[in-house]
Amino acid sequence: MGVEQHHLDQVYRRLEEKIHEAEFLMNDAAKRGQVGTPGALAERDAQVFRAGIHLNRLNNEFEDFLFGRVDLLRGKDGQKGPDGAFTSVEPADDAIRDDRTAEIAETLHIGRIGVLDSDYAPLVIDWRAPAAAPFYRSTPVDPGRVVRRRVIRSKGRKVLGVEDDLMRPELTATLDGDPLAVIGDGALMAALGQARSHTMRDIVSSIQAEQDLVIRAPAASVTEVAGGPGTGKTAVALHRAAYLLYQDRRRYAGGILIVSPTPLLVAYTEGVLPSLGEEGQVAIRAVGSLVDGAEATAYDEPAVARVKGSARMIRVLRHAARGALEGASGGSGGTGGSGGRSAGQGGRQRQGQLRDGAQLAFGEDPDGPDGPDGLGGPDDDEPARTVRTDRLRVVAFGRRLELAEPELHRIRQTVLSGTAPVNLLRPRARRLLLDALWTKSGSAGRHTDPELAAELRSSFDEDITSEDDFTGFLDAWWPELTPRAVLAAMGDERRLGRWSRRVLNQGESRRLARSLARLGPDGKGALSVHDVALLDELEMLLGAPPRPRKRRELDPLDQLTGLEELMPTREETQRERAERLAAERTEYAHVIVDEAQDLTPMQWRMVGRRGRQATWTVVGDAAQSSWSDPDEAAEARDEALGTRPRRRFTLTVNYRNPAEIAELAAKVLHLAMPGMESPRAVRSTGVRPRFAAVGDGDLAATVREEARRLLERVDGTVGVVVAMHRREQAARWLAGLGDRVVALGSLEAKGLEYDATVVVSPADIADESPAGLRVLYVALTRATQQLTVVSAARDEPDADGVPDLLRE
Ligand SMILES: Nc1ncnc2c1ncn2[C@@H]1O[C@H](COP(=O)(O)OP(=O)(O)OP(=O)(O)O)[C@@H](O)[C@H]1O
Repeated sequence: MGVEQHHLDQVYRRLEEKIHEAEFLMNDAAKRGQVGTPGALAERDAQVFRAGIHLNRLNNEFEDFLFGRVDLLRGKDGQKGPDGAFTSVEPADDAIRDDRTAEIAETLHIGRIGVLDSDYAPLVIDWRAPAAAPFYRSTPVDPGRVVRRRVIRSKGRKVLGVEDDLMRPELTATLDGDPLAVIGDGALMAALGQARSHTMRDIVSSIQAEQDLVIRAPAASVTEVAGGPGTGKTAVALHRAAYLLYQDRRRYAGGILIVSPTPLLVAYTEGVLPSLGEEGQVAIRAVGSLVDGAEATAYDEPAVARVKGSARMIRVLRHAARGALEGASGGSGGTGGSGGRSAGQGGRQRQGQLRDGAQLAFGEDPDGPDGPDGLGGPDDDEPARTVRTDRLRVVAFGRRLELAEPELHRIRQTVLSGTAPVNLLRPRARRLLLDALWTKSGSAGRHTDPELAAELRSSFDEDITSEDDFTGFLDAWWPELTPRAVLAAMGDERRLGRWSRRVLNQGESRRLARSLARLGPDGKGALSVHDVALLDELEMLLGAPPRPRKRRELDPLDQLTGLEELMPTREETQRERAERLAAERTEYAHVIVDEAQDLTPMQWRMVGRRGRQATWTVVGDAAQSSWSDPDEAAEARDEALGTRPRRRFTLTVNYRNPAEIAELAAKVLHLAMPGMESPRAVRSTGVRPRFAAVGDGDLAATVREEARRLLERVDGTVGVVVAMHRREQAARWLAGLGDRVVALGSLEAKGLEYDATVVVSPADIADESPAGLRVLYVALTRATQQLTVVSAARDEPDADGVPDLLRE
């Protein structure tokens, strides 16, 4: 341990030097009134420079800046890589003597960021560098040059302990003439046994070989990762983001998007990348927050979610996007909107009474014209006034002209027969209105000279378009539609019935309308997670007004002009940065989808739009899918990922659940996906799952008592997983038990883990949706130590309290 302490001291001394250097550089640049240029620092110096910058944070927030070491035999060749380490993976033929003794030729320390000493010799190798790969890849079966692999536990500047694994136990190796010591009994098990908190830890010191292959897979095209619960898919996805940035920072300056199923999982995983020394360029977003300005957390009931997620919605939305204008046509009043901007007029909000009595306000945007969703909106506060849209009356050249409803209808149909987004068709509609009025005016034949005729026509147009009656009519008759407004319009059962004819059945259409009616007539109500994908689709169908272009995010290492931003004076939080990046970007260079099995076809389309030019990493487990139609989702997924070549990996080891819990969960897997294999659990605790059965009346008291019991038995967190409809109830049951325990709806438990869990009424969870058994499988695989299953009457528990679903 003393050896490692000595090394760590050296590392910190070097980092301090680099901080001083960085400060000097900054001051110097400021003094000379100029700043650095791209490439002013050599790449490797820049790395050390960055290490200096991050030192304080890593030091304060994360326990182990330096976490690993490998002792290596001499390699086949004598070449050194850019990180200063020898490149050969295999030992030289004579590295091992006949009597099975060997000398350690090279020792490398691995850490979160690379640090070079003043001679450019590696003091710490970045965990993502090629030279660090043997630390992760080496196994006793295939050890390569590694003799001893050491995990170092340190806190700040202090080494707390070390754990060694011998990769070549048959060798007697010496280091500088002394025998190689072996300390501790395995770092992985120590890591897995630790209590869980409400945030995920990185696994950088114990990445396993099969995981390392995924993390370091070439970025090209699509990397698909399958694996059961607890195999480290989420962890691997996050480490892969950090790895890709390390590999090709310039390329990924285009941004990496990580799509997560729930805000809870976003919050749970948010700290991992900073702990790996990466803060920028990566946006972790919940699938309900992918459209700017939307922060959807509400869940639809399963029957509604099935409709909203289905690819059939594409057709319904197409009809709605065009049909929404019909609310504005005919009748004695129109549905006014904020349009007019494309016609060069200031937007003016108008409201009108629809013929069927429904009141609607299109074009309204809760955030104003430049609000976060950027979809346009009113830009003045003029009081609403009613405009008739069943006829157009204007005065031109001193004559009164009128277009009646049938003519207006015909013009609208002609314009809508084009394929362009509805909002972008407005200028064409305007032109056709003017043509029709021109014809009506009888002025067309007045001049035979084409030049004079054109002049006349142009002054006619000018005459009309400067009239309030005309612009007002156009705004009301062809308002600029916003996605929210159209979605809200779909809350009208009669209208939605028309738009969904021959696509949805009557029951589906009615349920959908009722759900969307909650958005209210102005569309400002709370969105559900599934609504967000519909908004995104509508944005495409309607055509958004062009957004102001924002400056592209600069990579600090490419552009040292922003040196002061690097200094740890005011650190932007991960969330702030993600939000800023998100506001500036709609497409990314790499997209990582976590829990990919849960994306609905509509969500795949939304995610696909954000990565049209991207490379992808897609991780998931079909057995945990809460989507009811896997074939339909697979089709949408293929469309999003395109024809890019795919590289597939499978993770096989369950690091989360002890064997006792994994065994129980496997019974449900067998029912949900017959023939599918469970991942192999690496450890066992000797504690079997506990069963408690109650009558429905006693459920609250029993769940509370079981949660309390588990809180006494574990140091970390306890999760109580219930069917979605019991979420709020369950939170009340647990009131006063403290913040180590949380209540979760089954769909919210996705990806999370707790020291112990209480799963309440398996049958209730399984019966909640067509994918219920798979959702139950997710619920049963959240605990790292202990599991209690509470059964109610509908679970038909046996004498031992074991519910029907979990018996042999
Ligand atoms: N190599 C490793 N070393 C230490 N811990 C690990 C390792 N791999 C995974 N783990 C731990 O195992 C747990 C499960 O990992 P993770 O959540 O990434 O799995 P998952 O495959 O995404 O699971 P699920 O599909 O259930 O969401 C986490 O606590 C993670 O830190």
